[in-house]
Amino acid sequence: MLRIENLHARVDDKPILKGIDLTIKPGEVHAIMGPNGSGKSTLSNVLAGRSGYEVTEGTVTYRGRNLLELPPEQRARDGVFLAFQYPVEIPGVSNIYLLKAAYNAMRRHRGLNEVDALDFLKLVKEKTKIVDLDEQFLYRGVNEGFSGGEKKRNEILQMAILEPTLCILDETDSGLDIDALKVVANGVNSLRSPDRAFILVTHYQRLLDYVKPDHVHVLAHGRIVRSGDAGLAHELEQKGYGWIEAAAAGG
Ligand SMILES: Nc1ncnc2c1ncn2[C@@H]1O[C@H](COP(=O)(O)OP(=O)(O)OP(=O)(O)O)[C@@H](O)[C@H]1O
Repeated sequence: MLRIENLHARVDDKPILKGIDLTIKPGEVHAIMGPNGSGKSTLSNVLAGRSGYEVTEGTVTYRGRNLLELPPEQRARDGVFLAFQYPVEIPGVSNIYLLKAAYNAMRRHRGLNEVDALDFLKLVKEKTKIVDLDEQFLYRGVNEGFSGGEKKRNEILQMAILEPTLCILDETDSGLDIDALKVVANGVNSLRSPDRAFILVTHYQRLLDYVKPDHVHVLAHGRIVRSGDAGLAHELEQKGYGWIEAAAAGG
């Protein structure tokens, strides 16, 4: 589904990603961990096509196409979804308006009819239950005045409605209380399917107690320096990152 080869990217002339290789198959969940500043968000943003990043080398192939040549909105319509580390507020645009516009844009792209307001309301009410968000959040400005946890739930609501193919969650678990963490994890688990893949950027093993990853990767200094199974996350929890960084530098 996704093949990243020798990906290099920089921000403001500063090299951040320095040769990422990663292959993700449909149905898989890959966790990406790593020290602060190692490039995890940069990788997520480059895949989603966020502006401000310059890819200087390497390729990204998504479902057989060169992902990097597509504008961000095209990537989104093709099923790439990024749940932001810091979800943005859009005052004056109601949550339900944005959700409906995005949902119908995705349907048009797939050659389907747009849904009307009533049918969409039915769908969205169904999905709010998955994330345990009160319906009043649908009528507020997007993320406007939402608490940190509510914003993260709202990201999962967007994901549940858009049903993307490649879901990238950038620290969606940070700042969540234990109940919200379970809600977010349930949202991810309810969307797991053989034709959908996840990249979970996280600092915490605890998310991975609820969402079992197929692969865990450690990103350090812009490279994946270690990959393993779920056991690697437990090892990191106990030992930190120093030993892997030292081994990578030595090798
Ligand atoms: N717009 C920018 N301008 C300058 N430097 C940037 C910019 N965006 C990212 N960087 C730098 O790129 C490096 C990688 O940042 P990134 O956010 O990808 O790391 P991260 O692994 O997600 O970190 P964290 O775990 O702290 O969220 C950092 O040193 C950061 O300061």
